[in-house]
Amino acid sequence: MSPVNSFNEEDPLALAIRPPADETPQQRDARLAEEAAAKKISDDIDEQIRAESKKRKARAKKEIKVLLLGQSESGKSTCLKQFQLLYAPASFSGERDSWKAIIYLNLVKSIRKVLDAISHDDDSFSDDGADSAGSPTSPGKPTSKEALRSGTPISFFQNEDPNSRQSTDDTYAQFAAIKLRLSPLALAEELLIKRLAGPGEEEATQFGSWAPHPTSSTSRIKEVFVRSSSNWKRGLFSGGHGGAKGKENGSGAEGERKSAEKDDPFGIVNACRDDMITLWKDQSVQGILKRKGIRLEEMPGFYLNDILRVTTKTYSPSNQDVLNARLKTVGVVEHLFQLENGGEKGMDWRIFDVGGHRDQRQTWAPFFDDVNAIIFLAPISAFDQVLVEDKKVNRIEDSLLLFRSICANKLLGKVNIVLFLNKIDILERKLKAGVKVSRYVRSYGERPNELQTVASYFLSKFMAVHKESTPNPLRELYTHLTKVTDTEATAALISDVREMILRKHLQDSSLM
Ligand SMILES: Nc1nc2c(ncn2[C@@H]2O[C@H](COP(=O)(O)OP(=O)(O)OP(=O)(O)O)[C@@H](O)[C@H]2O)c(=O)[nH]1
Ligand SMILES: [Mg+2]
Repeated sequence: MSPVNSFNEEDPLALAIRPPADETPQQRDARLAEEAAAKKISDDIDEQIRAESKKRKARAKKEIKVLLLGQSESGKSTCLKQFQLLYAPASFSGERDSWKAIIYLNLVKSIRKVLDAISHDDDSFSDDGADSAGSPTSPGKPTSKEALRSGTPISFFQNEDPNSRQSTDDTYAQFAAIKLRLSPLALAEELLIKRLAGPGEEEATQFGSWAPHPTSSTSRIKEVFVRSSSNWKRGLFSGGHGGAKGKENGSGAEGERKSAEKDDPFGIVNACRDDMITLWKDQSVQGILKRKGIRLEEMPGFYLNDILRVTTKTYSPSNQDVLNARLKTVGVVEHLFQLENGGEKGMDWRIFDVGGHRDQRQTWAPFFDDVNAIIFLAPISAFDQVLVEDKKVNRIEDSLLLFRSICANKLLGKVNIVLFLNKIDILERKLKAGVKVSRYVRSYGERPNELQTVASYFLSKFMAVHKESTPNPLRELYTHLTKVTDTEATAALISDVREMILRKHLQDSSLM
C-alpha cells in the first residue's frame, strides 16, 4: 500500500465524501447532480474572481496612483496645488477666493509672532536698565514697559532723540498703543476659524491663545488646520467684506475699525492695516526680530510685505498667493485628475496628499496598496530647525529617518520614488544670510557654506539612505532640487516626473 493511499484512506475528508457502499442507482444520480451543481457554483465563483482581477488590472492600467509624502511643511500640499494648476486650472481658479481666509489667518499669525517677539523682549528698548520695573518715569503713569505688556493705553507721540530716556519710553508707549489697537485681530482670527469649521461640523481647526505667554516663544502659536473631511472651500469665503466700511488708504484707522462690522473678519483685518504696516516696518521691531534670529520672511504663509495689497477691499488672491498660503493637512486629501488631452487621454491620475505631522503618519500605510509612485519631499532649508512636535529632533534628521522608513518598506519595494529636495530658495537665502550648516550638522565639517555644495551634501545623504535601506536594489531613485512654489519650474518638473512614471507604469502593466 502506497503511503499516499494509506493517507487517503485515513483522511477524514475523503472518508466523509466517499459514497456510501450501499448507494442505490437513484441515490447515485441525485448525488452526481448535486456534485455537478456544486461544481458549477464553484466555477462561477472562479470566473467572477478572474473577471474582477481582469477589471482591476484594466483599471490599474488606466489609473496612476501617486502619494505625496514627507514631514510637515515639506511642501506636499503646495505640490498638489501645482498639479491642480497644471491639470485642473479651472477648478483651481474657482477655489482661489476661498484661500483669502487662510491668507488672512496667515497674516494675523505673523503679526502675532511680531507682537510676541517684542512683548517678551526685555532689552529691546534698553536704556541700560534705567527703565527697570518700578522706576518712576512719570508719577502716576505705568512705566512704558509695563504698559506694553499690559496693553494700557498710552498716548502715541514721537520723540526723535534716540539717546534720551524719553525716547525709549515713547517707543514703548507707541508699541503699547499699537498692540492695543491690533487686539481686534484676535476676534478676526476667531471668526475666520469659526467660518472654516462650518455649521454643524466638528471643530475643524485649532489655534493658540492671544493671552501673553509668561516667557517668549513664538513657536507656541499653534497652527490652523482643517480636516480633509471638512468642506471648507464650499463658498463660505467669496472674498467679500461683508459690508465692511472704511477708507482704502490714509488716516482714520480708529474710525474704520469702529465701523467695521463686528462679525466681518476681513473688515477687522483691513481696518488694522496701517498699524500692521507701522509695526512691521519699524526699525526697532526689525532689530528685535534680527537679534532674536526670527526670520519671518522664511516662514510659511508670509504676507507682511504685501499688507497693503492683500487688505484692499477688492483683494482676490493670485495663484502665487494661494501657493504661498499655509494650511496644515490633517487626514488624507485625494485628488483625481482626468487627462483629456494628449497621449494619456483616458488615463486618470489619483494623487494623495497626506498630513506630515508625526501624529498623522500612521494614516499613510492604508494608501500604500497599488501605488505607482511616491513623491517624497524633504525641505533641505530646515537644517537649522527642530520639529514642532519634538524639539529634540532636527528637521533634516527627521526627514532622513522618514525617508529611510519609506525606502525600506517591503510593500513599496517596486514603487518608484521621486525625491524632491525642496525649498532650495530658502536654503539659498539662509546661506547668504550667513547661517552656517556646520553649526547644526556637525558632519558637514569645513565644506564651503554655499548652495551647490550644501545641496549636493544633503542629496548624497538621501541617496545613501535609499541605497542602504531599499529591499529592491534595482529600483532607481529620481532626485530633484526644487522650489515647489515656483509654478514654471514645477510644471516642467511635473511633466518629466509624469513621463517617467507613465513609462514605468506601461512597462509594469505589459508584464501583468
Ligand atoms: N519659499 C518656499 N516656500 C515653500 C516651498 N514649498 C512649500 N513652501 C511653503 O511652505 C509652506 C508649507 O507647505 P505645505 O505644502 O503646506 O506643507 P505640507 O507638506 O503639506 O505640510 P503638512 O500639511 O503639515 O504635512 C507653505 O506656506 C508653502 O507655500 C518652497 O519650495 N519654497
Ligand atoms: Mg499639507
